[in-house]
Amino acid sequence: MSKQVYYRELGLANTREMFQKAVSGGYAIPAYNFNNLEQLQAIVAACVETASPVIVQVSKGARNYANETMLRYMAMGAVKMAREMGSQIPIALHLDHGDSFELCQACIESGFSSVMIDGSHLPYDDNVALTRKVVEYAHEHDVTVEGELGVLAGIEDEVQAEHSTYTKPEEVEDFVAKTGVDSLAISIGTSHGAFKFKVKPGEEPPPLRFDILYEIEKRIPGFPIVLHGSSSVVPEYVELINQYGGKMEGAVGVSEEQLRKAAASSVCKINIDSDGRLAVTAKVREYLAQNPAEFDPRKYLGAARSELVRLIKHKNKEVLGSAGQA
Ligand SMILES: O=C(CO)COP(=O)(O)O
Ligand SMILES: O=C[C@H](O)COP(=O)(O)O
Ligand SMILES: [Zn+2]
Ligand SMILES: [Zn+2]
Repeated sequence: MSKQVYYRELGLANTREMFQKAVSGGYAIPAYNFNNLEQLQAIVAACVETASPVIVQVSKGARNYANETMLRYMAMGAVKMAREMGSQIPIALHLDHGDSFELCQACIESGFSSVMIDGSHLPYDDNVALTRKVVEYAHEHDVTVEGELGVLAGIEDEVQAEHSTYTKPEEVEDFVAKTGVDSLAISIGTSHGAFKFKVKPGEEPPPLRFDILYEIEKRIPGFPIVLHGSSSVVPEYVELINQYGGKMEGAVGVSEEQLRKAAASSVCKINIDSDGRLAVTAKVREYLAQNPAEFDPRKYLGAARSELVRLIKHKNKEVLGSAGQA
């Protein structure tokens, strides 16, 4: 059946078992993006301390920034670090927003245990065909695949209501059956980045479209659902950034309450990148403002890394519910 399973040599796990447990347990697996050493150290330390399964994910941007070979060996190092800490938490290495069969294939052959093929911008039948092709190849190597239906809206797209970008519940059964994907990313109002909603000062952002999520759940009961764009855009970080010379007025994200509600449903993977970026920027700005003579990067990056550990522990324990589940 299986051809070579490359990721086993790196000590990684695919997402199949993680998702089964998360869906039945009413929690979500955190998927944290990483581009550098300090981020990955913080993810491992925090997930080991909270005994949380974890997905570490790499975007195309991360591959360009850090070098794909370097990232792969960093992930292997992350597994070794966790084991040396005496922890057996499952760690998956996932390609975030893969945009071609060739990229997914290259990642599978270089040790990724999970890939996303994001055909959500394509016409439906093309999305099905591309996703199906990736699934066939990935499953030969016991790699799990995330597909996507519906387009994550930017704040500007949201206002042009002629064609809704939300996932159409009536398409999900057909998509899952035809492609054989292991999980499905959907669009219910989240978006990437630090400016997710346009709100006036003091106003709450609009709630996510739980009606669409529950309709999808009804059609594919127990099937693992993924939420992208799920940073809370932690207000304390935005305030620190603005206090120390930054300019991020109006930055706003998805509330923790909404994420808790999502994690309790069949949403079993929650993607968080921006909150980590904000934590690092806030702490580096603060550190350098308070220590103007310091020039050792270990000092300000160390401060940033400590904050990342705190943030990730908080997410695992208080928001996603993945703490203690490994
Ligand atoms: O979806 C994401 C990565 O794929 C990250 O979303 P955020 O920008 O909300 O952190
Ligand atoms: O979905 C996007 C992720 O946050 C990765 O972003 P990036 O492409 O800037 O690395
Ligand atoms: Zn997408
Ligand atoms: Zn995303």
